[in-house]
Formats: sequence, C-alpha cells, structure tokens
Amino acid sequence: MSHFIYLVRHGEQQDAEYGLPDGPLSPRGRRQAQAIAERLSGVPFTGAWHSPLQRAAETAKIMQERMPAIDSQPSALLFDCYPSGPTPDMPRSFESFFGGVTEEEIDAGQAQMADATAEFLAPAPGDRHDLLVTHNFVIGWFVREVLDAPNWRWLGINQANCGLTIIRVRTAKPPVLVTHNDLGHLPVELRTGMPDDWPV
Ligand SMILES: O=C(O)[C@@H](CO)OP(=O)(O)O
Repeated sequence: MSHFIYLVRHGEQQDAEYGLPDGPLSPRGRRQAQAIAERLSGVPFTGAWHSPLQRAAETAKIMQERMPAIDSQPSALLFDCYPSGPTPDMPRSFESFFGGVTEEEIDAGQAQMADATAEFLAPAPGDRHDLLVTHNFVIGWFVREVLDAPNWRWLGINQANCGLTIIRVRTAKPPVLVTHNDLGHLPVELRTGMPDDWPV
C-alpha cells in the first residue's frame, strides 16, 4: 500500500519581483498551472489541498478546471512560512537570510510544519494519491523530512513554479523521494522561480 504525495509549487505570481506579499497569477503562471494539470491528469487523486494564499488558490483552481475529479480544499498547513530558524550546525552563509525574520514567525512555521508533515506524510491504509499546491519553503521542508536531513537543510532546496515533486510513503519503510522539481511538462519559457539561471 502506497501513499503518494504530489507537491506542486504555485504558478508565477503577477509582479512578484516588486515584493508584493501575494497576488494573482501572471499569464505565464496560468500557463504553468495548465501544464501541470495536463501532466497530472491521469493520476487517480484521492485528495487535494492548497495553500489559502491567492497564488496557490488560483493555481489549484486552474488545475481543477482541467481535472474535474479533484476538489481541492484550502489548508492552513500549506501557508507559506519559515519552517525552522538558524541552528548552530547551519552554514554561516545562510545567517543573513534570517535577518528580518522574527522568533514568532519561526515558532509559527515550526509548529505548522510539524502538523503538516504529521497530516500529509502519514502512511495510508490503502493506496492514496494526494495533491498539495503550496510554496517553495514548504516543499523544501517536506523534502528535508523525507531525506532525514538536518533542520536547516530546507534552505537551498528550491522548486520552480509548477515544478513537480513526488514522495512515496509506506508503512515500515522509509519514505522515498520519487522525483524532485521535475519540469518535463514545462517548455523552457515557462521555467521560472529558481534563484539561479539554468545551467542547461
Ligand atoms: O517567497 C518565496 O521565495 C517562497 C518561499 O516559500 O514563496 P513562494 O513559493 O510563495 O514564492
């Protein structure tokens, strides 16, 4: 019995480069959402959830238009957050990242991620295929959790807009990272949201 979790980062947000905290998808973001919906259209989803933020909710809505069998529900466990704070074993190069982040934000993010992994990464009694449309840091934390890496390690694990990450969970076996940030469904002009330019 396998529980597959399909993690999708939302599509590109309109004017995100101006530092807006949230907003609608850009035209390119809408095309990304259509492309990931085509990619996943054959999966027999048993559940779907999305972050309540507008960019994620719109992504889920566009996906749902092409995948009428899913009925995506908003989940506060999938909000954008800081999954953990600085730790002594963290490389010093990451310290500046936490400059403007408060302890309250970190505490809230840690609590959210503990609940999110307990809720969404649990083994299921039968086969399950669950879709989660969420944010870069949240997906980085799920990947860190699967790899049993140190807490700080979600930093630097990045996903492109509408990139596809799949985790497989079974009882009595460690979880498996089936694929990470798979962009096979996105033509090159729709590959956005990574911090660095693509090397190829
Ligand atoms: O701001 C960001 O870089 C990430 C953090 O998770 O958010 P989003 O995936 O919403 O762009």
